Amino acid sequence: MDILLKYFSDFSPRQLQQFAALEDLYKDWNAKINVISRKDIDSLYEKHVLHSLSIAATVPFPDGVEIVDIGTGGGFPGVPLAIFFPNVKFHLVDSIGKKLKIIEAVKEAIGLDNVTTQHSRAEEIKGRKFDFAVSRAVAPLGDLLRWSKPLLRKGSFTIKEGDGSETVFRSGLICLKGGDLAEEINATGTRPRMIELSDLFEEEWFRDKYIVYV
Ligand SMILES: C[S@@+](CC[C@H](N)C(=O)[O-])C[C@H]1O[C@@H](n2cnc3c(N)ncnc32)[C@H](O)[C@@H]1O
Repeated sequence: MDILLKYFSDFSPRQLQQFAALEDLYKDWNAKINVISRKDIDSLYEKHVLHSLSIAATVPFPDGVEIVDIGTGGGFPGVPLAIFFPNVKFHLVDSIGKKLKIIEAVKEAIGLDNVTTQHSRAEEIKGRKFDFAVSRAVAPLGDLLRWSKPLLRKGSFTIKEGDGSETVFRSGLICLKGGDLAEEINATGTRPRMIELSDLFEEEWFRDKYIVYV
């Protein structure tokens, strides 16, 4: 939990409680339904929660936007982001229904009312549109782009920075990926915005990990 406070200082008491509750909830539920490797569960806050929040450190989602998390598994990055952005709606989708049970239990336990879940393959979701898609460790970028395209409405929003400059964020796919991505990205013919997580977080584990924003 300390590692979150090292990088984020503005949590409300409610957010602090919600983040703190994740450790016991995930440890208990992971023993019943394995969603996090045994090796990684002790680094929940670094490898799962902070990793998910790298998206929050990069894209300040405005209130009211809707986000789909493709292949959310036990709720990453969707659950930490939903705690971070209480006024943003998150729809967490996975093709394996039992994994979503953990999310429903976490949601109930910490009162995460901006989260919905759906048991479906991403490419089979019909009649829903979102402002952004997020995803971690699910599929090659080409597949994620294909699956997310029909789910995304077109749009953009502008954030005024402290120094008066403005940054425009276009609706799109934001995914967490690692390793050598050149071939995977070239195959899509896109030129994503790449954010190196080692520029955000000093821990060794974040080396060679990126946010890919298309
Ligand atoms: C390696 S896990 C990652 C889970 C989570 N995003 C995380 O980082 O902890 C990949 C997940 O993607 C899901 N998945 C794979 N293909 C999918 C698809 N086409 N639609 C929805 N979920 C999918 C799998 O069921 C699995 O839960």
